[in-house]
Amino acid sequence: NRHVVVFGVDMTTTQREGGGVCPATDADGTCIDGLYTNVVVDDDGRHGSAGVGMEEDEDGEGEGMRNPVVLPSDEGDDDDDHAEKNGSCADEDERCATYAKSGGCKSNPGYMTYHCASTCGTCDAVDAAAKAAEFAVKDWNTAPCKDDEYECKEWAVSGECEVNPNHAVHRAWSATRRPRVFLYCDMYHSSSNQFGIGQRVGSEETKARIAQSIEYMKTVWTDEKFLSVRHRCMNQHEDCSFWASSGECEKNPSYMILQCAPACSTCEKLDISQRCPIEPGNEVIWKAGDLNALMERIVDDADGSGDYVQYNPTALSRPKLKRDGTPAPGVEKDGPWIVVLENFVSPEEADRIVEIGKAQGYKRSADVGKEKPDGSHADHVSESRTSHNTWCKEASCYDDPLVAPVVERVANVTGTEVKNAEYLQLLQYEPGQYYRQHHDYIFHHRRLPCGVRILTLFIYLNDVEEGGGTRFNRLGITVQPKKGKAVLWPSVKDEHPEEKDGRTDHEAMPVLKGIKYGANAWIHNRDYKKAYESNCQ
Ligand SMILES: O=C(O)CCC(=O)C(=O)O
Ligand SMILES: [Fe+2]
Repeated sequence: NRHVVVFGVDMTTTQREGGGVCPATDADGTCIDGLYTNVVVDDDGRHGSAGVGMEEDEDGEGEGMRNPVVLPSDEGDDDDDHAEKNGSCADEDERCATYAKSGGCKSNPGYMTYHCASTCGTCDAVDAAAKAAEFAVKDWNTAPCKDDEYECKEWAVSGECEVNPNHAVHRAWSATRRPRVFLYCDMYHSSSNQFGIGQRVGSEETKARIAQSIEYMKTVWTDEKFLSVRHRCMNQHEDCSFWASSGECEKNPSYMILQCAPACSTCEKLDISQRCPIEPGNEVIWKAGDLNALMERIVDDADGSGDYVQYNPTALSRPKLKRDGTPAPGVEKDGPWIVVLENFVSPEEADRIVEIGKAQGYKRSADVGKEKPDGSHADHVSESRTSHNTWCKEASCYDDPLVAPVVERVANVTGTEVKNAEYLQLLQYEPGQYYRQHHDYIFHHRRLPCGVRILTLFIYLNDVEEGGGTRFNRLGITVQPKKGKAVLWPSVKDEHPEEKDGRTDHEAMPVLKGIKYGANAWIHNRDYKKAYESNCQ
């Protein structure tokens, strides 16, 4: 009963006419020999199957690692010079007899036990190691080393595996010369099971790419720097190696480097902070003090001389003291900036944005969900947010003659740049719809090239018959929607613009009557647009 491991799927094989084994058949029974890389599993059971370990538990981390493989030791075998020859396995080194005569089975068990198993009488130990190897390989597929947990280093693999299928067992040595992880050499070399879905082999180029991935994955599994990504570095498609060999890693990197990371040798990119580094030149737009400076410019210089007079700015909440140390007139309670700007958009601009939103189609809004294996975050539909939205991220929206000036204005009024802003998020609330108390600051942005959200400028695009106010829960302030009006508030602290200011929690109160249309402009501390283009937001 022979089995073939085809990319982790253990298939009973059919015997072909002429005696050859067909590794797999397609739907109509035609042998597809040669199409896949595979490992023949012999009757003696020495070649275990290596399951594909793609399942992830809810936190995307996989299950905890099982205990490191415990390897057999030859302790107690103090009579190795007279060890009986054991016919059930062969020596691998022709000098075994010589070594054994000078006490090698005992003095150098790490080598002798496995290379001179017959001479030293340790075939059972080799078999046990072989079994351990099966588990090692299985665990290697399915059981990630969690950072700082267990003895990940002991999972080192050997780099000395020769391309010789008769060498059943090879081993890695730790610094202490104790064998640690055993692998079947032939399994290791002829299968790519270890790195996700088995690969279709159509050409020599594809085969070469698989061989290259295997070499690369040895490094991934031994080099510290891959610790956080190695367990999720897997080919997610059977054609990854074929595509990689045809240049797709370069032509189509946004798919390939994540979904075919072993084939593209891009495991490190599964760590979003490595894939999405904050490059030199991508500076923060705000230093300490810039928030207060901006808001004072908007509110206090609008007495007829400033640029902002047309918006009739009002601070519903602000710090008690001005930057020059004088008390802000009439301000009793110290608070974060909440500033209302009248007529921020014209009625024509408001109508046009709503019209584009309707044409695009509003869909149920989602929050930021769980981290995905590639380090980005999934969308999450929840009861805390029942509104519908769409994004102004196509040129047909943001380049519209009535929309482009609004996007520009957001940057000008806030002293930021268009590249720092997310594409406008267009919102629609029907009666009963709301967005419960939340904060717009998103923690994981801190280590991403877009930086954190520093400001929200929320634009009301119509008059709402009843309800639908924006309520700042901790401040007891509610802003009523009014067509063209905007409300501007920070998500961060003046003195630490990377840190969240929890005081600006807010919610969109349920609409009671009519429909509410609005738009969010979220402004980031670094270049958001570039991050967006590179899938790094
Ligand atoms: O609709 C509103 O008034 C506020 C919406 C909001 O806070 C958000 O979308 O983050
Ligand atoms: Fe919000």
